[in-house]
Amino acid sequence: MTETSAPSFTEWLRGRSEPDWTAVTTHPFTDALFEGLVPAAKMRSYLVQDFQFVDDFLALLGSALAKADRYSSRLAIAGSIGVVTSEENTYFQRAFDALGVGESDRTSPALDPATTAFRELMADTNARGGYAEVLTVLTVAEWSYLEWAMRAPAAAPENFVHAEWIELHNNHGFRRWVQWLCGELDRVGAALDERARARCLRLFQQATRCELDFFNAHWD
Ligand SMILES: Cc1ncc(CO)c(N)n1
Repeated sequence: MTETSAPSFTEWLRGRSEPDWTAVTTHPFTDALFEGLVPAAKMRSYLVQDFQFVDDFLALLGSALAKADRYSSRLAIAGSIGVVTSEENTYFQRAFDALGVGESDRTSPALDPATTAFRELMADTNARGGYAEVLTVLTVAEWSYLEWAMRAPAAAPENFVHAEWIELHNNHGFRRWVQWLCGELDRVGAALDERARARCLRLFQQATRCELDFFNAHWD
């Protein structure tokens, strides 16, 4: 009989975050996105809110950069900061142009409650968490986005606003980044005591719930 090996820390975190995890990664918003069928008004409100999410997410990446325990980890995190501030940022600007998003909605839109909740979770983790906690929240955001985007069929939707949002989250570099994040959280998690692991689990579950609420806020 073959023995099944113990799940990694990240697999354990994900498994304990069901059914929300699967609800995020198979969300009807993403199915509609694959077909190019998210109505423009919904895509617009989603991206306007997501740009605000990305602001705090970038701050959280900076927090990880500062809190990392070794140079090679800082290099990996810096690479991701490079992507968020270049390819991903220009995508937002081009998408906002295409969707007719005005200046105030780009810089200071009224925040949806789901956006506020997620921003607060990230700000708290940045202020109070150690490297493991920061990695936990980053991992939920990136891994859940990789998982839904990997379900995309080969044929991309015609509209670049839809197509490139998928492509940003299922390309080779993004896959490697998510693999790195999971491996890093497994490494750091192995050194944690039980209380710290429980703190990470709570954060993983909260962040997964935030992801679900975020999609639900732009879908009915
Ligand atoms: C809400 C949300 N979660 C995760 C990502 C990917 O970082 C994103 N762009 N937006």
